[in-house]
Amino acid sequence: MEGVDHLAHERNKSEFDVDAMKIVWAGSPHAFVVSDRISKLVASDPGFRKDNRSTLSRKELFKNTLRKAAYAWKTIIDLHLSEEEAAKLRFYVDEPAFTDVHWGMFIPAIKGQGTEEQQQKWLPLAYKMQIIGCYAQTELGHGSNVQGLETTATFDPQTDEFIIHSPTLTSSKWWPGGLGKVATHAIAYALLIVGGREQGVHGFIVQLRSLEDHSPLPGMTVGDIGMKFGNGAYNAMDNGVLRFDHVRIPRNQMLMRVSQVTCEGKYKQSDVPRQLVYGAMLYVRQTIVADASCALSRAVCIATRYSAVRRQFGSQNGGPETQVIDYKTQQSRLFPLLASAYAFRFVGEWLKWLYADVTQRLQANDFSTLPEAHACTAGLKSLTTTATADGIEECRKLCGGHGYLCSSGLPELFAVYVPACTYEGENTVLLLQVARFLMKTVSQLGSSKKPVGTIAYMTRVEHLMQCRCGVQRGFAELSADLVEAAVAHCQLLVVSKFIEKLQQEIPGKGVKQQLEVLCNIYALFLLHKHQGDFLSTGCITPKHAALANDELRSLYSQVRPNAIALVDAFNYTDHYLGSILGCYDGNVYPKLYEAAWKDPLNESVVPDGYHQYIRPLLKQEIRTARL
Ligand SMILES: CC/C=C\C/C=C\C/C=C\C/C=C\CCC(=O)SCCNC(=O)CCNC(=O)[C@H](O)C(C)(C)COP(=O)(O)OP(=O)(O)OC[C@H]1O[C@@H](n2cnc3c(N)ncnc32)[C@H](O)[C@@H]1OP(=O)(O)O
Ligand SMILES: Cc1cc2nc3c(=O)[nH]c(=O)nc-3n(C[C@H](O)[C@H](O)[C@H](O)COP(=O)(O)OP(=O)(O)OC[C@H]3O[C@@H](n4cnc5c(N)ncnc54)[C@H](O)[C@@H]3O)c2cc1C
Repeated sequence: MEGVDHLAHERNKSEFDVDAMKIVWAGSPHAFVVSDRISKLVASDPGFRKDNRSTLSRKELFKNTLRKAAYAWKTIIDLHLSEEEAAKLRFYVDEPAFTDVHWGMFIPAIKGQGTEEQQQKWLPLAYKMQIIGCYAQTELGHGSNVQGLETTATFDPQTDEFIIHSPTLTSSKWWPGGLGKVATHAIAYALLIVGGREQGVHGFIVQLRSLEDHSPLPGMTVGDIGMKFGNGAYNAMDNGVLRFDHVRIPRNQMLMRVSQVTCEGKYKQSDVPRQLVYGAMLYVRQTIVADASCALSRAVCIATRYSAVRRQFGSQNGGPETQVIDYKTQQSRLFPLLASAYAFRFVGEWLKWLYADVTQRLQANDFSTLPEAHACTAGLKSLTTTATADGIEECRKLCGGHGYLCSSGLPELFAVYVPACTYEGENTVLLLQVARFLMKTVSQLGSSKKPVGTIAYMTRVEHLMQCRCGVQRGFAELSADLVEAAVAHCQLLVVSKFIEKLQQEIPGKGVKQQLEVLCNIYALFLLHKHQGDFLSTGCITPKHAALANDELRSLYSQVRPNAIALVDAFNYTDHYLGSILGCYDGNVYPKLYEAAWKDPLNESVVPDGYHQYIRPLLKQEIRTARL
């Protein structure tokens, strides 16, 4: 029945203060208040409705996304929302759109690679959305290999301009979100050519469309690249294709914080690492780690609540069947994902601090922690997105057949999420960057430069020093193994940041105890999953492995009575979850049944096509081919 909490008996089992855990998950009391208020504002506004998305054509979906983006912007202006509240509103609207790239990449790129003057000119326009930006780096022929990009930016000293050109088909910009139909401007990455010399890839602000009638400017061929994976909401994003035909832009539209071109045509590399050109990717990768904890927690919330509702087998003397959450197999698949959601939340908090710290240091021209920041953002982005994509699929499977319904929310969550393993750096390519960082650290062992920070533990691998010779040859040959070492390094990072979180003051009855259980599940699950490596390297004995397995089962039993409360702590509205299986009151079956009849296919009892195709079949009116 409506209004009845079918999960009340589960919530009554909780052994900790859920409201206190909500604040831990949100990050602070202030963050909780903002998040709670904005999520409820979005959920209560029919203008942000999203339950009909799966029935829309791509053009209807896209137009509806434009409407929502404009409505969200009007809401932000009308309610005088702060930047923090506006970001939360875009998050809870939960629709991939050009605004993600405008706010998530275009603006950070100008802030990180633009001069003070360039920031003063372009950021006010972007913040007021008087221009809409995209991040046009990837091309048809190159995405991972940024230095392989083919778009050219040739300086013309006669006119003090750059000529932006797409010399080959493979140099066509391809994938940039927002580019296909909406963006008026791009940060376009191109190979800089000055005085006939190539100077590597740099960023340029290029206007794409008229601010009067939105028509593409002369020399621009631009459009959408077409439908993407599944029927999911990511088709609301106009990932685009763009070709430049000798487009001229003023010299002051090259982002010149890292390097400059003078009006005389002199190329000047300032004394900052050229990698600052990659700065926007560092920023986005750290936001993606926080997004992973959100996406995984959504899937785990749905699967946990449904696992408590679903009963299958196990009836004794006509009594109720067993809740599937009570099966050890269900717990061994679900609870490590619950622990991972919390683990990624805390490592994401730390990574946000690391990024802010390195940004502050860069402003003082202190580049000492940039390599570590790159390795951490690259590695954790790779680790958390792979685990989250796999985790969302596992949550679908944990929900049996109903997990495959769009009304479960899981197919769309998966379809929207999985490109995170590819965009902002393909996950294996990024792990190779971590491996390169680790091997560089090994090569420096024994020197005066001692490993510090997240690699301090490597002082204990001095014996690896002898493998210093032939590093380059070894690297390529052993890259598959080195990628595994990179994953292990990142897993150590996640566990150590979870442990550090537990060393903080954490208020609320039983809250720290629950987090300790989840931290132990996360760590022991990894030890169990990779026990082959731990055994083969002599790190543990078979007895240790058996003890870890026994302890895991015990820990699952400790989580079981708190599972529903632990996912309630995410404080997601039913609107944001978008899932009948994960609805707060657990009243699943009536909602599933009611939702079925809303499908357009059920608008008529006799389906379109019956009279044309089925009736002739049934009535043998179709001449059957001689068998
Ligand atoms: C719908 C979304 C919702 C929410 C998300 C919210 C916001 C985000 C919005 C949208 C997200 C959606 C789409 C994503 C958009 C994109 O995908 S943008 C394009 C992303 N593309 C990439 O990530 C390309 C990946 N490739 C690279 O980064 C580089 O090519 C490379 C690092 C792989 C290689 O670099 P190279 O310069 O060629 O060579 P290298 O020799 O390997 O490196 C030289 C040295 O530089 C160091 N380094 C490399 N990168 C960085 C960096 N970013 N920062 C600092 N340092 C870096 C490297 O470690 C080497 O150092 P050494 O000391 O070893 O020499
Ligand atoms: C949904 C979505 C949104 C996107 N949005 C944007 C955007 O807004 N702006 C933008 O500029 N780009 C965007 N991209 C593009 C994205 O950044 C690239 O697709 C991504 O960087 C991967 O590059 P690639 O496609 O060249 O992959 P590739 O590098 O071609 O990957 C193919 C395979 O080659 C392997 N590989 C590549 N190099 C090596 C190596 N050195 N060693 C070992 N293996 C290797 C990879 O591991 C992978 O298995 C988007 C992509 C998607 C899917």
